Amino acid sequence: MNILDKIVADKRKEVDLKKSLIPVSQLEKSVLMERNTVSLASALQNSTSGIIAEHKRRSPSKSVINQDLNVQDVAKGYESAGVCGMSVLTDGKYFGGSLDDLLLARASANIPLLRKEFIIDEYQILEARAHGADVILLIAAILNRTEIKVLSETAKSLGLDVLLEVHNEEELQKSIMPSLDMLGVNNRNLKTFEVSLETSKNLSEKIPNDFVKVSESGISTVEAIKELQPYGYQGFLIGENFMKTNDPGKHAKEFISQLV
Ligand SMILES: O=C(O)c1ccccc1NCC(=O)[C@H](O)[C@H](O)COP(=O)(O)O
Repeated sequence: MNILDKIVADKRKEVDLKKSLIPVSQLEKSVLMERNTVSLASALQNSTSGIIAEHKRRSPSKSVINQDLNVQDVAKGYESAGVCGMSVLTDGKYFGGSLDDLLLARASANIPLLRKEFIIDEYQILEARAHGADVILLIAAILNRTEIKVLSETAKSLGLDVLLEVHNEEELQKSIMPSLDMLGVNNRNLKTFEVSLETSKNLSEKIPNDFVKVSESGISTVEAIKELQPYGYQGFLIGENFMKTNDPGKHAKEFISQLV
């Protein structure tokens, strides 16, 4: 079983359990359901840096990245650095995140927030909205076309942007539809965990111009971003490179200062 299969199998059990404990009616009562969401896609289109900075404590590819920071400080740091948005990993078992992290990031910073999660059920989209997200991630490798359509349309009906992530051309071709805002190319091979910016470069011309292009994973230098920009990428999702430092916001600021 590959890592994504394992994560998804665990996620199905987790979502079933949560649905039995916290009904949809309770999520719908969150005051955050009334909040006006902010578009990450628009923020990226109007930016010269396009940084989406991630809160990531650990991962299957790196085990521990940083367990010493608190999400409020990270969110405030990213906001003052001028990032376009923040990605908050909410998976507990593999990434050490939680929905509380999303809630605390929401309370700490006024920037678009992406719920970074393995979404397989509409319930998780409502959870995202109720905990302050502006954007959800859908991963083409774990969903079929019908599921992508249903989940993305649910997100749009709740005022959320949708970032659809692909690893190859097959995933891209099965996924293209109008209910997506951004197409993310993940540079990490989930079988070997190797990262290669060539994945983003090779897929770029296959992505229709209607979508904001985002390059994800393994971006550790300003030069890498400058290399990807001519391929039409306007968004750059960076996790480990910022989170491995003791001040991710400061590091993000240094990056951005070299891109504006
Ligand atoms: O990061 C992993 O090891 C990983 C393993 C399996 C599924 C997803 C994984 N990462 C999620 C992400 O998409 C990254 O956290 C994000 O793109 C940032 O990547 P990086 O800048 O390389 O930390």
